[in-house]
Amino acid sequence: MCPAPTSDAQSSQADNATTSQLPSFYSPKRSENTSEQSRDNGDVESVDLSSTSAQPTTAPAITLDTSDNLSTHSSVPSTPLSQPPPPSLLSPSFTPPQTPGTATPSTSITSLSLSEPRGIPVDSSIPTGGCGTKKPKLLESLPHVECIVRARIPTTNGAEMFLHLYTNDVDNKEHLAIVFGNNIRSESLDRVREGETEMDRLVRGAYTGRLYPGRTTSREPGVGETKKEEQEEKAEEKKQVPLVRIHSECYTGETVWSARCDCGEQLDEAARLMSLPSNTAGGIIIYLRQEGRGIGLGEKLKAYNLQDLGSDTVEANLLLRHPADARSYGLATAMLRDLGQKEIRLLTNNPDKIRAVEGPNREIVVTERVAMVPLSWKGKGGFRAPEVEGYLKTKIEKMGHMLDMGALPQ
Ligand SMILES: Nc1nc2c(ncn2[C@@H]2O[C@H](COP(=O)(O)OP(=O)(O)OP(=O)(O)O)[C@@H](O)[C@H]2O)c(=O)[nH]1
Repeated sequence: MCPAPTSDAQSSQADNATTSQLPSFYSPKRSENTSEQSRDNGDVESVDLSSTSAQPTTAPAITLDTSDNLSTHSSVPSTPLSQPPPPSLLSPSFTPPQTPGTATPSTSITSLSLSEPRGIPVDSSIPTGGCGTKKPKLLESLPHVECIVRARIPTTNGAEMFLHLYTNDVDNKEHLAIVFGNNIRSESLDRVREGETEMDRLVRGAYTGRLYPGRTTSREPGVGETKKEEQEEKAEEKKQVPLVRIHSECYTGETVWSARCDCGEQLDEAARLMSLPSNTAGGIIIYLRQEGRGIGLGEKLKAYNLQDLGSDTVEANLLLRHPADARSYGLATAMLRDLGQKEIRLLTNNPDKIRAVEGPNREIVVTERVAMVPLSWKGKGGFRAPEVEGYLKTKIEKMGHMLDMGALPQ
């Protein structure tokens, strides 16, 4: 049995007041698709979305949904907003409920640092673990990935991150890892390459510490001589489970301000949460070049036209003879392993993503799901448009996303 999906938007009510003063993570133009943008032929595995994912041989009959009253269409039971907080003052991350993933814990604001993301413990190894029950189709083993270069990126909101660029053996796209924090390192980047000089290592980003004019060695001077307390502190930080977002490329939502989806907002919000000073565990955004849920930009634009003609996002994909979701996550799993991760806290509403990113042999374990509630639902800015509301409604009703449409403000 699938657990009752979580009413994530409720938890947002409590933190409305806490985050409005915090800097928002705006970046004017973040994405540039340098790779193929048409069919995503490299994807060899995909998430099975049961009836909606089968590649149709004929175009399916569609029923147009002309309802505007989105709140009446939630497939997710909504829990009363007036529910009192539990007596515990601990973060819900550390107090798993009896049945993981079936409720969004509500916690006293005063017990949390401002805007600390709150997660719900999940366990994909049990049917009631809060990750749905669908089995993703996965490759038997993980693809091979290699980080070929990384660079420090100071961002427009003052936070800093390291952009890691990966190659792999299943497609020819440049998939990326956006890493927040200083303790997450790529094993393949750090590996010594035959015949390379110290300058080669500096230029491809395989250095410790920071670069500065005149630096000549890739190892930070003084490394190995750090104080015992500093080493212990670093080891402690490494043990913490980082916040992770697996993001799929969306040129329209991230670059040309589309209000058809919340992809740009989600990317900004993930970066903001990961760069909060309270997030000492660090964070990783795996940025996969699987535009349009894997169908490519050209096909996604056709899908938009079908949506303007009355189809929802799933129907439009099927009418174009694509699966509802043609994405795969094996590269994300392999990149996370390369970045030294075995356990993660995943920012998502998508139960299929949780199972898929864990890999064929649970190479990664998702210990917690952190909901991505649209900012406008939480009264924290964001934007509203009939298109994005239809998009979210379809995700909830047809793709099992764990969001409560009943919490959508009228
Ligand atoms: N085919 C298609 N793809 C879309 C449409 N709108 C957005 N997308 C793509 O959907 C993907 C965004 O999905 P994500 O935000 O990664 O994640 P998700 O699986 O929906 O779930 P969350 O993790 O909860 O956000 C990107 O690749 C977008 O380009 C659409 O109308 N049609």
